[in-house]
Amino acid sequence: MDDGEERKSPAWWGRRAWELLSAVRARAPLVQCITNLVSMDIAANALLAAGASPAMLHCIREVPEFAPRCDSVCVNVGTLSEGWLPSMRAAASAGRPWVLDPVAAAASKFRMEACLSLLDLRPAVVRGNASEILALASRSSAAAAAGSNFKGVDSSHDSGDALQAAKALAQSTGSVIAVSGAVDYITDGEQVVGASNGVALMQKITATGCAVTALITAFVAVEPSDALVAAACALAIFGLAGEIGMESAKGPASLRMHLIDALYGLDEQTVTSRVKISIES
Ligand SMILES: Nc1ncnc2c1ncn2[C@@H]1O[C@H](COP(=O)(O)OP(=O)(O)OP(=O)(O)O)[C@@H](O)[C@H]1O
Ligand SMILES: Cc1ncsc1CCO
Ligand SMILES: [Mg+2]
Repeated sequence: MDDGEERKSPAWWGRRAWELLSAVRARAPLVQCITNLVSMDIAANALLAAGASPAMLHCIREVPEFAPRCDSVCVNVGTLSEGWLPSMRAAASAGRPWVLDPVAAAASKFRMEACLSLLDLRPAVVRGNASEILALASRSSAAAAAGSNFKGVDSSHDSGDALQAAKALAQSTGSVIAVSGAVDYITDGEQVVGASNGVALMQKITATGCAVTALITAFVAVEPSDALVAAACALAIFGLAGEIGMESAKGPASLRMHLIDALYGLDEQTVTSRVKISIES
């Protein structure tokens, strides 16, 4: 595909999003997730609805054997424990493309240090909300944030507030950084792409962020050589499923159900006409 000027057009992004979703459906990549206990169900269901094959296992006795056989690996520190950290490090070191979700990175010194040590293992993509990306970029935990409006796993910032931090973090780590929010920003430290699909009510369903990180992991499995494109397309596709789900939803619980149904039912016409991705800089 032409990677030059045409890449800037919204139509190019719509076609790319459809190609990658189609590739996930055709290839059903095996995605290992070491993810938090809250998110296991929605992340596995989002992966299945998109056509991927999830495996939510985390025992250190089996990760070194299993992770190398997966197409990609998702590591999410939401319900971090001392016992899980070696499994996360082993999965991230398995030689597969992998994605990090630094949930509540600033919650404690232990969690921040865990996230920074995982960052050293070069994730293809880091997807967090604005507060998480700001905390990671400044390497500061709750102690430094004391007195700030720290909200644990939820964001106290808009995605745009973290854009410069995301660029700096991408430059210092070599990973693609994705900041979710009303507009999702995705950057490799130079280029910035904005994906503006989605509805605000998605924030009222726990672990939608974790689910979209798992979806990014599936997209990275089928497009490992362009993590920026994979992440932008996954975020837009997930947001689009939220928009379609919202047409039938009465609140967060039914949105969760309709979002998963919409993800499962997405067709070419809907994806190519409704995905909203643009180059910001
Ligand atoms: N104001 C908004 N308008 C539209 N979509 C949004 C908005 N805020 C978040 N989203 C979408 O909701 C999803 C979850 O993003 P969010 O930033 O809430 O993640 P998160 O805080 O990490 O969530 P969690 O920790 O519960 O998994 C993403 O797909 C994002 O694009
Ligand atoms: C609520 C919650 N607490 C730890 S992880 C998680 C899921 C959203 O990130
Ligand atoms: Mg999160």
